[in-house]
Amino acid sequence: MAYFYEEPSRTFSEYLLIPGYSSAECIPSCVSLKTSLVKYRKGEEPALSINIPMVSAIMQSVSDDRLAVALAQEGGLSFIYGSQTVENQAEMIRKVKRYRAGFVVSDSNVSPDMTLKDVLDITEKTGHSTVAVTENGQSGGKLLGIVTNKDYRVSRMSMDTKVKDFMTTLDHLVYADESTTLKEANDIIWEHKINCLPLVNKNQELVYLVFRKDYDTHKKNENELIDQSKRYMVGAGINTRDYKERVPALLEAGADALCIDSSEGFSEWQKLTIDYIRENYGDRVKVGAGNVVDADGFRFLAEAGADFVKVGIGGGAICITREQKGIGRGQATALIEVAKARDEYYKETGIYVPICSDGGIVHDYHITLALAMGADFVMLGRYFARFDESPTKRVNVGGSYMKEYWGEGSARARNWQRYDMGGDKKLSFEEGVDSLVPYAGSLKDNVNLTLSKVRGAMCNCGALTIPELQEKAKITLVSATSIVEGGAHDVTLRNK
Ligand SMILES: NC(=O)c1ccc[n+]([C@@H]2O[C@H](COP(=O)([O-])OP(=O)(O)OC[C@H]3O[C@@H](n4cnc5c(N)ncnc54)[C@H](O)[C@@H]3O)[C@@H](O)[C@H]2O)c1
Repeated sequence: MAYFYEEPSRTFSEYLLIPGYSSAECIPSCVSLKTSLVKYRKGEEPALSINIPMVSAIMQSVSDDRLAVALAQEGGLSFIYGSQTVENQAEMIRKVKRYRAGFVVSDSNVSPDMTLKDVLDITEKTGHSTVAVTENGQSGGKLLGIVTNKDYRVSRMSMDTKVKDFMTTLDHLVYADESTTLKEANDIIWEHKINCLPLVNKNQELVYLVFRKDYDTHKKNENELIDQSKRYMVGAGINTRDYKERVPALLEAGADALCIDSSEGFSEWQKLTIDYIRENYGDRVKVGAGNVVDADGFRFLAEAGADFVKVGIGGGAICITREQKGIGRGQATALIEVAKARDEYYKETGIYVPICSDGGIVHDYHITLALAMGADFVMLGRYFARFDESPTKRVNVGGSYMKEYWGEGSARARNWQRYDMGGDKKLSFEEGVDSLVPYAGSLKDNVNLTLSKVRGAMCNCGALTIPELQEKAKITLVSATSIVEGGAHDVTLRNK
């Protein structure tokens, strides 16, 4: 007979934290959010930690090299999506590793024969007002000029006007050699009263742009996540099929950690993948596995040698696995059970295996709850998809800016052809949707705001570290009416 759970599975919104005693030292600026990324033995330090408990989801619409850099600057880690060719994924890893703070690879480029309409379309899409004009319209092409909003007047000019007729040409531009340091670039910017300095190589091809406003930001990122060579750290998603080609290429490119990306991790495929990594690289290559939603799944992956275990099936905003296959579990319940299994495993073996709560985070406080319930860090998709740095298009819908966001189980993501579901492709079904999320600005501003709430709540619980929160947190279930009580109620909201 089938096994029946006695309690329903629950979501984060059904829980709240009860404050504990906070001493006078317990203030947000004293909170450390540093957390272990990979397993370690009792009494030892983990080989890899992250400075904030946030990683970005292994998704085409979330984690590319640009988002990875922005998140590493704040202390978190991105897992670059694996639903692309091995070469492309490895190149994204290389880009993060090569990244020099303050040196921007232009994402808004046109050729001289393109039009004002093209310029406006590009600035709308990227949100950047400086457009490089290169011979081939690509970022590494021969630099011919720059277009900014000072070069055109939309009300007076025809949309067909060619870029070459209104751009600021190279002979009127200040530019410098690619070897210029950030400090030197900044001095040139001030000396010439310009906003942007293009850096070119000896063939006059555009390599970087340096912006005046970026200098202060890049001088100091106290929390940034860097490796021993001071390069930003970056993770990569892998799958259980082509790992023999993908893993060596990603490691060669410089990936700091890997994570097997699957909706369902309690499977022999994951063990075979971890076995391959251990046989070929021993313990020095770190690999997370998942996703699981119960103690059995956790133990299987921990025993298979996973460095961390990812928890969550069907809780993602774009995920419809529960509707399509009837597989999944409320995220809070899944996490609570896996955290308990992790603690038991630690007691038994002396090995602490970090767990990552993946999916189901809707409000910032859900992050605090996930940590209090035993997660060491959380993986977020929708959250990061809303920011400037995510890879997707920003679109205007009815006067509001939105960003595209689609699931890895959607037809849109699967189109790159990793999927071989066996037999006729038409028979496969989708486990994710294609959607839009409200555009929310920069990653830095949002992450800082979110984490200030996490730190504040931790202080309310009398905790200055994540392990302390896990030990001290008092968590209560809430009734449906107390959820209503928790929002604004019995008032007429203004500015709505
Ligand atoms: N977390 C979630 O709730 C959730 C839900 C749906 C989809 N997703 C995402 O969608 C993407 C796809 O997930 P998925 O579970 O469909 O991918 P998957 O590749 O893990 O599994 C797809 C199918 O292929 C089979 N398979 C795996 N390795 C194989 C091998 N070597 N040979 C033969 N068959 C093999 C699996 O058993 C499964 O039936 C991932 O990015 C995943 O994270 C996540």
